[in-house]
Amino acid sequence: MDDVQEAFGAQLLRDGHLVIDGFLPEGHVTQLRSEVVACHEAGHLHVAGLVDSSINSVSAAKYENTQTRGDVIGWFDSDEQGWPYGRGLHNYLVKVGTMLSELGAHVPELKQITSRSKVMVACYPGGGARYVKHVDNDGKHPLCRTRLLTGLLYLNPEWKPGDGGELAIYEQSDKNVERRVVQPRGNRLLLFWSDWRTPHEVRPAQQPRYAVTLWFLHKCTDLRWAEEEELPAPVPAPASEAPSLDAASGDVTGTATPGVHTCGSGTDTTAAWATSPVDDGPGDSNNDDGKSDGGGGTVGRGHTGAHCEQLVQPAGDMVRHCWRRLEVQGGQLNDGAGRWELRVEVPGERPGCPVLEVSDSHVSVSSSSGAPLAQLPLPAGRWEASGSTWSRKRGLLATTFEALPTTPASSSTAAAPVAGPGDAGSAAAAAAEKAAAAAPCTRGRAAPVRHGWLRLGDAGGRESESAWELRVEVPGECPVLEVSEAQVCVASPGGRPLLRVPLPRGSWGPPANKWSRRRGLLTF
Ligand SMILES: O=C(O)CCC(=O)C(=O)O
Ligand SMILES: [Fe+2]
Repeated sequence: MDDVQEAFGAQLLRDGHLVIDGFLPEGHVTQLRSEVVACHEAGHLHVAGLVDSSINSVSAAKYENTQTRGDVIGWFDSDEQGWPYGRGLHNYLVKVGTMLSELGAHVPELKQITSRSKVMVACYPGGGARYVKHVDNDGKHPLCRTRLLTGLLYLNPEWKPGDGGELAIYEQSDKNVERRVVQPRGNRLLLFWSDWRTPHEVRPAQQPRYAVTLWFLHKCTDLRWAEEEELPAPVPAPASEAPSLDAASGDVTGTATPGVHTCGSGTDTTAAWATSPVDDGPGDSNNDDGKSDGGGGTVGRGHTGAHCEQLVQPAGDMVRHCWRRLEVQGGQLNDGAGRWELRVEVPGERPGCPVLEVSDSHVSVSSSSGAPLAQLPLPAGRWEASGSTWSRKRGLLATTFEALPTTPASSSTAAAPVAGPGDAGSAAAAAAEKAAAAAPCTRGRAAPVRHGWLRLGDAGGRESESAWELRVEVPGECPVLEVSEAQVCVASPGGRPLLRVPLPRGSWGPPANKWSRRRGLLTF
């Protein structure tokens, strides 16, 4: 059995897609098809809409364009209320979920999956209904950008050539070159990466064509966006520069505020966290297991027809974090080595207090049910966690880190978080900070320049300590990057400084960059 999984995994790794015929036992697939047909006949599938970069609200996505996509769809939960047609759908979800978790042993990227979308049931009614070339996750739309893997089960036992409705996959490097054409035969499972790796289209269907579609989602645990809303606090590690996830809280001192439960404190805080009483709220655990019905939050409700509406998790499905430098002594910011606050925002309604584990180089964040949520690098130097507060209402854990005395060499590195090449001294750091304060972009609220670090897997499948991708989102024209030893400077094409991102300590290989007008991509 493991050999079979290994072969499937190898196929997905090699081709970026995987076709498995006869996925369900015969009786199960017949049952599921009759449930889907019953759902259609009951009038619960509707003309589909699109969410793309030109649409920025779910309601706007209700527009219908049957030239672009001609299917009728519905979004469903698999429980008896959400899907009253039988248990076939539930059984399929269990099977595909199990298969994916087993496949994760061979395809490390699949380990990023933390939940899935609702089920999209689709019928292309024939008469040439199609879906033009697209990717399911273009990296831009917040409703779709957590899609990692698309899973389709085709339910057309009578399908024959001439019926049309084939799914054509194109080369990622050239969307005009066909890579594979998949016939939508009954009981065929198709998996493919949802992002730019898999441009695809549904060719005109001449006969009714049924499929059940799922998107397996990741939480972007390593992708940290930093809104440049205020003067950034320089962070000497690949961590965001945003001052706050929740600017309204104003709570930067690390002391408890009304509604905030202390989650771990005392001198041996590492140990205190590891064993700290966890304030579990109802509904905490299910969102972490990758098999729960993802989505279903309030945001998308009532907007049937939007392609991605159900993907909005109750509190957004990103585990966001930011580092914030705390004020010390008379309101002065000290240099980068002082006190920092790490804020981690855990999605989900009334989530349980996350658990932190602090090592020399990382903070690992797990949900109260033990699911890993994020691994955040600590700035260079030695750090001790000195207090922590947990707001269950906001799903926000704020932890203060204090710099411990270091050797002169490492302390100078830690103290020069934004210095340019060779600028390790505090005067240079102060000058750099002054320059940052003067840069108009760092204050601009109108057009925030966002950036995030994404940790990449390495060839051996283990998460790499050294391969990071920096993503910079700049409104307007393609920005210019300048990489020095210590930082990446992002400027507008006219040379206006937009953002300075400190590089982690160490030496970084020459960046391989890919730019698009809307998305900057720089890989180290
Ligand atoms: O049904 C299919 O084969 C694919 C449909 C599709 O591409 C989509 O819904 O995004
Ligand atoms: Fe698609």
